[in-house]
Amino acid sequence: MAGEPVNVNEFEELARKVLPKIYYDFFSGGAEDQYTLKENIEAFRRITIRPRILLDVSKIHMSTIILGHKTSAPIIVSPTSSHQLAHPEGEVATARGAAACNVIMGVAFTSTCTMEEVASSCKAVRFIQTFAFEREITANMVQRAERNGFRAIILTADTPRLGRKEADIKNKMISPPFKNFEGFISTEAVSDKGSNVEAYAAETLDPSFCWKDIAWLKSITKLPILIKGVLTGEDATKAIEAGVAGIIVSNHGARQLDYTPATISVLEEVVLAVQGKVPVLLDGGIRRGTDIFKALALGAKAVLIGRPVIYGLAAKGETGVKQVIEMLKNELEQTMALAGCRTVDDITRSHVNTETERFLCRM
Ligand SMILES: Cc1cc2nc3c(=O)[nH]c(=O)nc-3n(C[C@H](O)[C@H](O)[C@H](O)COP(=O)(O)O)c2cc1C
Ligand SMILES: CC(C)CC(=O)C(=O)O
Repeated sequence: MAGEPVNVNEFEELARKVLPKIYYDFFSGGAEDQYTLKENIEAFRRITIRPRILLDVSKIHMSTIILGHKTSAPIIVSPTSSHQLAHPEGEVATARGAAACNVIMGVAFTSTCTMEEVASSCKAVRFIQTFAFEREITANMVQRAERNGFRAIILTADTPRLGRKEADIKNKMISPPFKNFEGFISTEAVSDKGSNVEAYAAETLDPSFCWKDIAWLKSITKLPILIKGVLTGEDATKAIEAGVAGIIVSNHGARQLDYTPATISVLEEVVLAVQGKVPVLLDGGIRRGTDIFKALALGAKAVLIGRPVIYGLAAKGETGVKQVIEMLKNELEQTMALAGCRTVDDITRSHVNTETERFLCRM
C-alpha cells in the first residue's frame, strides 16, 4: 500500500507490518475454523442499499443519544483487551482518540492500563466491560467503575470459558499483565508451555453465572447494564425480563463460538423481540460507513468497532485511533447524503434489501 491509508482495511495492513506476528494473530484471529470471522464481513456485502434521490442533503446530522449520552455519531469503541500489545500507551491512547472524536469508549476490564489510568486520561464517556467473573472481582470492578465516573457496565455474557483461537495456542501467546486484577490473582505474565490467556480466564471466570445473577449485579450498582453477546430473539426476551438497559448483538468478533451467524444476519430477529423497550446495539465486521448505515437500517441504535480501532492504535497510537473513527464517520456521512438521509432517524428499514429481498418489489 502506497501513501496514507484511505480506509480502515488499509489500517489493518499497516498494523500487520508494525506488529510482531504473534500479536497480529492475537488481534486478528477468530475461533477454530474462523467461519464466523469471515461471515461477519461477508454478510454485510450481501445487503444492498435502497437510496432515495432529490432530497435536501446539504446538511447531514449523525449525532445521536445513547443511554442519555449525546455522541457525535452512532459509533462506540468496542471493549477489547491488551492494548499495550498494540502500542505502549495502550487504552489511555485509545480513550483519548475516542474523546477527540466525541464517541463513547468501551473499556475492557482485561485492559493493560488500569481503569483509574484510563479514567484520568481524558473526558470520553466511558463504559466498563466485565465478564461473568467471580463475585468478589465483579464487586470490586463495580465500586471502581462508580468511583471513576464510568457511565455503564457492559456484561459480556458469551464467555463462560474462553473460545479456542488456534493461532494463539500454536504461538504460545502470552498475555500482558491485566492490572485491574491486582490483589485477586497474580498479574505477572508467566511464560511457559502455552497461551496464558486461557489460564487467566480459567482463574477468574464463573461459568455458573446465569440469568438470575443479573439481579445480584443490579443490586450492587446503580449503573445501567448492557448485555453483550445476544444472538437470538429468545435471549433478547430474557435480557429484557432481567432488566437490562440495552442489548449488544455480538458474537465477540467471532472469537468465542465458531459457526454462529454473522451478527448483522440476526440483528432484526433481536430488534423484533425487543420491541423498542431498550436500545439494541451491534458489533462484528463493521469496516465501512455503509456497514453502519445497514445496521442502523435494520434497527441498531449504534454500532461498536473492535479490531479497526486496535489497528489504528498499532499503526499510529492515539492519532491512528482518531483517524479510524473519523474515517468511519466520514463514510457514514457520505452514505447518508447519497442515500437521502439527513439524520440517523431518517434511516429506515426500507433503505436496505437483505439477501432474501434482493428481487422483491416493494411497490
Ligand atoms: C483482540 C480482541 C480482544 C477482545 N477483548 C474483548 C474483551 O476483553 N471483552 C469483550 O467483551 N470483548 C472483547 N473482544 C470482542 C470485541 O468487543 C467485539 O465484540 C469484536 O471485536 C467486534 O468485532 P470486530 O472486531 O469485527 O469489530 C475482543 C476482540 C478482539 C479482536
Ligand atoms: C483476555 C480475553 C478474555 C479477551 C477477549 O475477550 C478476547 O481476546 O476475545
